[in-house]
This record gives sequence, C-alpha cells and structure tokens, in this order.
Amino acid sequence: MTKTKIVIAGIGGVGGYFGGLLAKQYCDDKEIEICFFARGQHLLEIQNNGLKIIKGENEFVANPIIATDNPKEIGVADLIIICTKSYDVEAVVHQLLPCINDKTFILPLLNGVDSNEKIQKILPNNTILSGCVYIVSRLKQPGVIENMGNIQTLYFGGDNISDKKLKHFETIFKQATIEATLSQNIATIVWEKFIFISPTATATTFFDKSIGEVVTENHIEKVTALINEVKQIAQANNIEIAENITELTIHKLKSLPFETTSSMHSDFKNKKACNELQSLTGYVIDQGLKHNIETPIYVEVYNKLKKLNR
Ligand SMILES: NC(=O)C1=CN([C@@H]2O[C@H](COP(=O)(O)OP(=O)(O)OC[C@H]3O[C@@H](n4cnc5c(N)ncnc54)[C@H](OP(=O)(O)O)[C@@H]3O)[C@@H](O)[C@H]2O)C=CC1
Ligand SMILES: CC(C)(CO)C(=O)C(=O)O
Repeated sequence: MTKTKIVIAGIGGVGGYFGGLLAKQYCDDKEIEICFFARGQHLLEIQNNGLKIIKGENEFVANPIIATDNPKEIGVADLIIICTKSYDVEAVVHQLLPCINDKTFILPLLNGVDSNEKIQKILPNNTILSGCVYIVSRLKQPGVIENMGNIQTLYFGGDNISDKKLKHFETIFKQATIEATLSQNIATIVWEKFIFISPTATATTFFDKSIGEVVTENHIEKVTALINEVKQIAQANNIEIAENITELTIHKLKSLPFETTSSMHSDFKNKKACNELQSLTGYVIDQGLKHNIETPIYVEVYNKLKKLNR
C-alpha cells in the first residue's frame, strides 16, 4: 500500500486534540504520516518539545513527523483536515496549495455550515468532505492542549461519495482511538450540529454564561427561540432534520457538564481579536433574508453582540 499523508491545519483545541491522537498513534508508522501545519510560538514549542495533550489526570506528548509553517516541507497530502476558526479558512487553504493536487481530500471540521462553499471556490476540482466534532478542548498555552468534558466525537463524510478511501480514513481515525463515524448522511449531521452550536454560541456569549446556566429557567425561552429560528433555515435549505430537533437539541445541551461553554464565548471572554460571530450568528440572519424567513431573536442578539465586538 502507498503511504497516506494527513495534514492537520490549525493545531488549536480541535486540531490539537484529534491531530495529537493521530500523531501519537502513527509516530513511527511506515504507511501513515501525520503532519501539523501550525505557526508562531505554538509551532516552536511543538517542534522543540512535541504537543502535550492534557485530559483530566492523564496527559501525553504527540510528535508528528513534521510540524511546520512551510507547506513545501510537507509536500502533496492525501487528506487535509482543517481545524482553524472560520475566519482563517480561506487564508489557510491558499497557503496550503503546495500540498494539494486534484486527488487531495479536504475535510473542514469547523463549526458552521459555510466553510465547504468557501473552500470549493478556491479548489473547484477537489473533493471537499463535510464534517463536525463534538468536543470541549482549548489551546491552554503554546504547545499545550487541554481537553475537558465528556464528549470527543468526530463525524465526516461526503454526500454522494462512496469511496473506499473514506473507509480507509475512518479506519485510520479509529485506530488512533478517535471516536470517528463515516456518515452516509453527513449534511444532516453537520446541520444538526449547527442547530446546536449556533444558538449555544450565540446565547452563552450574549448572556456571558455557561451552557448549564443558559438552559435553566431564566434563559431557556431565548435559547428555544434561537433554535426554532435556525431550524427554519435548515428546512429552507432542504436539509432533512428530525421534527423534534428543538427538544433533541435542548436535551443534548443539558447532557453537557454544567460549566461547559462554547468556543465563541471563550473567545469573547478572552477578548480575541477575531471571533466566529459572523459564521455562527450573522449567517442565520443572512440566510433568513435570502429565504424570506424572519429571525427577530437572532437580529436582536446579533446587534447587541456586534456592539461588544468593537
Ligand atoms: N474548541 C472546541 O472545543 C470546539 C471548537 N469547534 C470549532 O472548531 C474550529 C476550531 O476551533 P478551535 O480549535 O477552538 O480554534 P483555536 O483558535 O483553538 O485553534 C485554531 C488554530 O489554528 C491556527 N491557525 C489559524 N490560521 C492558521 C494558519 N494560516 N497557519 C497555521 N495555523 C493557523 C491558530 O493559530 P493562531 O492562534 O496563531 O491564530 C490556532 O492555533 C472552530 O470553528 C470552532 O468553532 C467545534 C467544536 C468544539
Ligand atoms: C459547545 C461545544 C463545546 C460542543 O462541541 C462546541 O462545539 C464549541 O465550543 O464550539
């Protein structure tokens, strides 16, 4: 079998956790190469000391075959897993062009439903897979990722693609102990994640409270209204979703540890220069305008968050 080269682009909370498991499993493998595309001080730490992943009392250090900010050092990849924030997707794909030929699969694992279109515009001849993850994980300091909570699942697939290559990728993920599922219905799964994360990111940031707090009596009405608005957007996009998606989503939220919060809320709290307000909140309003669907609660909350953003 020929070598399989997998690049993880963006070694933050998500890329660091899943990339870390891959790099640990395949560090000496003759058939599978795991490469990290990172930058800055974080990259230097990984190059010098490896990437440390902390999970409760346990930790391990992962050493990818290459960690670099120079795509030419990596060469052409079979699969590029994009784990940046949504506002960095286009730039990172442009940077990674030397690693991409027509056969390279691209798998964005970001929150949101608009990355695939952005990537396909840059790479019209490539297969852009779809995917999403449920995990709570943060870049704690350069070279260190901390995974919290009780879920670490990854879903991926491509509508109308039945390729043994995808099965091969699933096997690679699973052997690295990643809870990965190759789905035949990935559009629904990615939109269900969006119906979950868009209201959650929006509400936790708006109220400046954890997920546990926003699903208590004080705020559940607003969260439910947000879910119902985004549900209509999914339906307008002809996505098959469960009729009781609102109840299912609230149930999912209640099953997370009380103190969990969204990565967008963390970014607002940490006053990061950029955040995903547009792809997680503003996008719903834009889609409402496109499909003639009213989204009054999104508009109210977005306008207030936009002011905080300045
Ligand atoms: N964190 C979580 O628990 C979850 C996050 N998500 C979603 O996953 C996506 C990733 O989130 P998360 O992992 O938290 O994000 P992070 O900000 O922790 O990580 C993104 C990483 O990508 C790096 N990066 C961005 N552009 C480049 C580039 N051009 N070259 C090299 N490195 C680059 C960033 O570097 P720098 O710091 O220098 O900008 C950063 O290290 C988001 O869409 C998020 O909403 C989904 C589920 C859970
Ligand atoms: C809420 C959570 C942790 C669930 O996966 C998430 O997706 C995020 O932080 O963006």
